[in-house]
Amino acid sequence: TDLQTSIGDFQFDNVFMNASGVRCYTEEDLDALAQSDAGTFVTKSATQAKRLGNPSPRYARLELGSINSMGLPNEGLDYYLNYALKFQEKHPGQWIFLSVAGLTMEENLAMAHTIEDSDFNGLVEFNLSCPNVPGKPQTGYDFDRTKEVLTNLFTFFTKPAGVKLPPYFDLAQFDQMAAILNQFPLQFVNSINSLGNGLMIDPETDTALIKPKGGFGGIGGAYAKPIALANVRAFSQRLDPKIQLIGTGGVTNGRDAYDLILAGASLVQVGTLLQEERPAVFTRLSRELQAVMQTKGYTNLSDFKGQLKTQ
Ligand SMILES: C=Cc1c(C(=O)O)[nH]c(=O)[nH]c1=O
Repeated sequence: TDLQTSIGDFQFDNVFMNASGVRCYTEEDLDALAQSDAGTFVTKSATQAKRLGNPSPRYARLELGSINSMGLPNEGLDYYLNYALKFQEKHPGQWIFLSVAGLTMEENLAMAHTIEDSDFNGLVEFNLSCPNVPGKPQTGYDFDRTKEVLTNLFTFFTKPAGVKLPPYFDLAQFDQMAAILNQFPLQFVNSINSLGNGLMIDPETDTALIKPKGGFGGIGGAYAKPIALANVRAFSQRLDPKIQLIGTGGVTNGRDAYDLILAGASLVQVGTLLQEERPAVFTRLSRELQAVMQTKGYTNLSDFKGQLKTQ
């Protein structure tokens, strides 16, 4: 069975990749992803300047996932762009993703210009859903702002691009967001980012588990699976077929990945599980997904992608 997939003209020999923000901060992190069985990888969402992020403890493992309020720590766009340019020289034909998360419209557009003017030949993920920068609402929950950012972006940006969205919980929101996204030449939509502003408590001390924002942080892992499936499915049903889906959220085994693909995902990103199991997890997930496919008699992803049945 074959796990190869594609986004537009970009071919990948494996459907799995990391979720931005997980084991993708440094060159060593990124090299480890490149050497794993993942089909590609994405860099930590970048701002123009390096950021230290929020005070620790800012990540905690939970019984069924994780909570994080990292606060967008990253080495700055130039660090990741330089890594990408070196990588594509050494690995022609392998396509990677740069993630960008400007704190203002101007910063997003400035970073987009930098990338547009570069020789980067991969795909760009504009993160509209960082839930952990104190005082900054998630762009993805402001439909007018989303439309404004994308309108300004696509007046000049010609490289392959997509957006990372927060989870939505209302069918009218899926309708509204899809109607906006369908107006732009997007290669992909990545659903979902962490479930924003959750809270978990240390039973010993009755204290919030993480320090930033009084303990509020994005929730990932198994908690996120039903929301991720619904968001991928809803956008798959509403978006122009030219806009492909990347499915993120709740992948703990091959069956979870299979379900995201059934819902319409062309690539599957792994966050919390990768944080806890390291890049070798992609070998296990690939094997497990192939086993599920074999039991169904499928030999490649197109045999079942988007084929979710309803009653
Ligand atoms: C880019 C910031 C993000 C962060 C973060 O750096 O706090 N955490 C997430 O779960 N999702 C994000 O998009």
